[in-house]
Amino acid sequence: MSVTPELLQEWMGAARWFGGKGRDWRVTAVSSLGELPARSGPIRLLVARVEYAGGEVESYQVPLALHEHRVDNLDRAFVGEVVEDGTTWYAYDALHDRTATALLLQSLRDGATVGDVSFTPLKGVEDIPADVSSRVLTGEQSNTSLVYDDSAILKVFRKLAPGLNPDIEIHEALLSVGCEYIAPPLGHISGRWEHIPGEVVDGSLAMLQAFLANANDGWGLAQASVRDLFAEGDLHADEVGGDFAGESFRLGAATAQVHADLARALPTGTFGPDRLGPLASAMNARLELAVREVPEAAQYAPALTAAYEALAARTEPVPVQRIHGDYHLGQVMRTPTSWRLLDFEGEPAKSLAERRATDSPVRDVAGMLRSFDYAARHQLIDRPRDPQLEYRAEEWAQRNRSAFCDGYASVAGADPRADAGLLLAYETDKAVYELLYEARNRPSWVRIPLSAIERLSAAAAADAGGAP
Ligand SMILES: Nc1ncnc2c1ncn2[C@@H]1O[C@H](COP(=O)(O)OP(=O)(O)O)[C@@H](O)[C@H]1O
Ligand SMILES: O=P(O)(O)O[C@H]1O[C@H](CO)[C@@H](O[C@H]2O[C@H](CO)[C@@H](O)[C@H](O)[C@H]2O)[C@H](O)[C@H]1O
Repeated sequence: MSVTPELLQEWMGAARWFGGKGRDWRVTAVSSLGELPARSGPIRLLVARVEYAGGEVESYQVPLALHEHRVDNLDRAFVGEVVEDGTTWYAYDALHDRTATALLLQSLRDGATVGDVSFTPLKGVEDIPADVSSRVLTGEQSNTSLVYDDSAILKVFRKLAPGLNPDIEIHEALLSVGCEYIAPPLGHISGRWEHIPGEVVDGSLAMLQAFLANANDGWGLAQASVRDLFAEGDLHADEVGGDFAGESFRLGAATAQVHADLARALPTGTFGPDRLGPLASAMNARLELAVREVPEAAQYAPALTAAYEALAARTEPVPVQRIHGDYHLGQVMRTPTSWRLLDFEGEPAKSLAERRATDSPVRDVAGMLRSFDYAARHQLIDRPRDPQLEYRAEEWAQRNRSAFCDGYASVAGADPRADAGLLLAYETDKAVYELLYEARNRPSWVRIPLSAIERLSAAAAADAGGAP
């Protein structure tokens, strides 16, 4: 008996990275892509096939380390017992087993091929640390990241898709044009597995990149600034110690430079009426879905639909290129010298083809503008209403949104606010996405995107010349 679907089913159901919770699902097959030999026992590079009641299929990466004896300090990563040829093995999540994770890193340094798994270092293999131990980064949901000695980070994709992962594709493309505002990629792992019966596919399994030590994420930094502001409720955002506008300007400039680098490295184009129509329809479909899930939003829908119709009717083409796709303050880190952009995987719910498609860079600008709004308002969620703090929050959001756009314009040469209709449509689409995200994941946060939708619908109505 080797690793069975039943064994994985129970363990995966409790794993934080498993996306199918709450649905009717079953593990129906386990494929072994290869095996790394360790003294303690084999490391199996496995993929589990998950089938849902409606017939949908997903593949999940579940490398296991088999040990002949129970390992006390791996207890929390225990998956179950596996009996093979009369031997009982104790199976653990290999990503928590330091012997296994050291072997993954060594295989990357070696550029090894193990069964159906290829380990590809980028040039400069000396940048890949050797003989270092790893720790699992906590707090993540969809992937599992391993930090090696604070010098490299291996992002192991759990839910796999056939094809090249956009995080790998974009990082390597940006490296090729010398982009400074990323954590440099160091290599990747790819594999071949049977995704559905009879269909063997190739796809990305993991990405190794430099770890940004001594860096802070943008969300944490922005929160600190807002906390300072709220502590001094009678001072303006530019008068308190933690003013963030300089950082927002620099972040805008870094974002514009990354967009310029992406346009140099990967395909670009324009959306004419034939593409703007479907884009506006997709935005409107998301709005309709959100209204079904959050009926309170229905009152704002007519004005927002009108804004999407204006996008569809536009005759001037919209420049498009590869973008980040899920851009917010949690996706950027400030090192002692500059901002760096992380996680180019795109919007998690979209298909791989959609996430690799070209789009307007205004989608990213809109994402970050929404994030400034979140940063300003989220500390007010659990407090009794305080008009003074609400006023300050609005002021902080405006100041930083504006500084970000100024910084963007200083590099791009064009101000994203200049095309107000386009920015409004993308910002609305992001706020609608957030409304769904919050309704499903953090219902107490719904107020943040909902109040943005109210403001955006008033702006849309004013643009259309009607009453808000
Ligand atoms: N290169 C890096 N250096 C330092 N920390 C990183 C790096 N990459 C990711 N992180 C940390 O891990 C978190 C999650 O990374 P991310 O790429 O967004 O993964 P996920 O797609 O699973 O959310 C980031 O918010 C950041 O705190
Ligand atoms: O998991 P990801 O980082 O890919 O992104 C998803 O989760 C984000 C929440 O962590 C969500 O972002 C929203 O909340 C942020 C604050 O927690 C805020 O800064 C963002 O502006 C807001 O969109 C993101 O939308 C979602 O895709």
